Amino acid sequence: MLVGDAEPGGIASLETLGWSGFFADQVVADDPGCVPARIARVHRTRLVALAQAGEIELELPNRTNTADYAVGDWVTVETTSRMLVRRLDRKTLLQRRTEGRSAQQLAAANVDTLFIVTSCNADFNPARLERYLALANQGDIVPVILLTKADTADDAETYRSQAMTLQRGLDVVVLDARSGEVGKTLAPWCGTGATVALVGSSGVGKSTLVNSLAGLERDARQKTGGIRESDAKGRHTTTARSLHAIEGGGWVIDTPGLRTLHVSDSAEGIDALFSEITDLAPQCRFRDCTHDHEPGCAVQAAVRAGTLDADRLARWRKLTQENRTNTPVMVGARGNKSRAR
Ligand SMILES: Nc1nc2c(ncn2[C@@H]2O[C@H](COP(=O)(O)OP(=O)(O)OP(=O)(O)O)[C@@H](O)[C@H]2O)c(=O)[nH]1
Ligand SMILES: [Zn+2]
Repeated sequence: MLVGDAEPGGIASLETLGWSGFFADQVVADDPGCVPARIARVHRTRLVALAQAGEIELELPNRTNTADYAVGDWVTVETTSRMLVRRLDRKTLLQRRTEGRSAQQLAAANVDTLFIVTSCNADFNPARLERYLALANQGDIVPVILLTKADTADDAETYRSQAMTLQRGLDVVVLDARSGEVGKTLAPWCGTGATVALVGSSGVGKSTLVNSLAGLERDARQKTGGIRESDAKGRHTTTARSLHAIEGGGWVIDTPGLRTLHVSDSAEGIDALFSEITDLAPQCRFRDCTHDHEPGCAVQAAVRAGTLDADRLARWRKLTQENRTNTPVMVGARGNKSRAR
């Protein structure tokens, strides 16, 4: 079967897969005989993509480093050979820094909305949510906070109002991740072609949400969600699917890398997140005011006046410092300048 041929079980249109003018503009003068495909799984030595015709395993040119590709990437593929030709520029990119290494690990590409998942219980932690918000802002991705386990909490609304103070205009959704209503509740962010990703601590309900969105029962997911593969040494491993179709439209990306994101290179994202502090800074006497001990500090004045929460200022300081120590030198703002091939 040629990659370009439609087949039953294929995808209705490229738009359904998330294709848009942003990507189409990049292939206007592209070589004939190529079709676009979207990366669905990244392995150490293999890439699996979804083309309009269905799932394909890509042939890779010599010296391809699969770590340069992220789930959600758009690539062009030569139809007859299934050879990967090139990657298209990314609309958005989420990357993670691996502990003790300076290189970034790509977690997901071309995500429109980041669902930041926490539950209405002790997991709720403003500082951690702010880290995820900074990452989303930095990557030009719309953040939405999902508060799960509303069914087990008497004070779900208290959590909602707390979450809403974390960033201006932030959408916060309170829900039971196991409910049949999840698809309907999250439909505004999951239209045809939309791509969402989930982040959050262990046990907050990410897998449950993916199952609910993809319309899979737990048993069905265990049957279809894990794929047995042999690695280079012939060992059998079960690899989780990473790009799931959402019932009713859209795609949800769920990769192990996304589950352990750290903040780095998020200075602009942090500014957007703490806009009430950023907005006051020009009124400080010193241009490089750290809002700590300086005289004439408008931010400290707001804390004294009770219009700015002192804890929030402390979290801003911690996150800003952490970002400064973590930020590596070479990262593209929109993800197109990352490591050269
Ligand atoms: N009552 C209730 N239970 C939930 C809800 N969301 C998740 N759970 C339960 O919480 C447990 C953990 O949910 P998971 O979906 O596995 O959590 P996860 O975020 O995927 O966890 P990791 O795989 O460790 O990252 C499961 O037993 C779920 O059934 C919810 O909204 N309400
Ligand atoms: Zn100041």
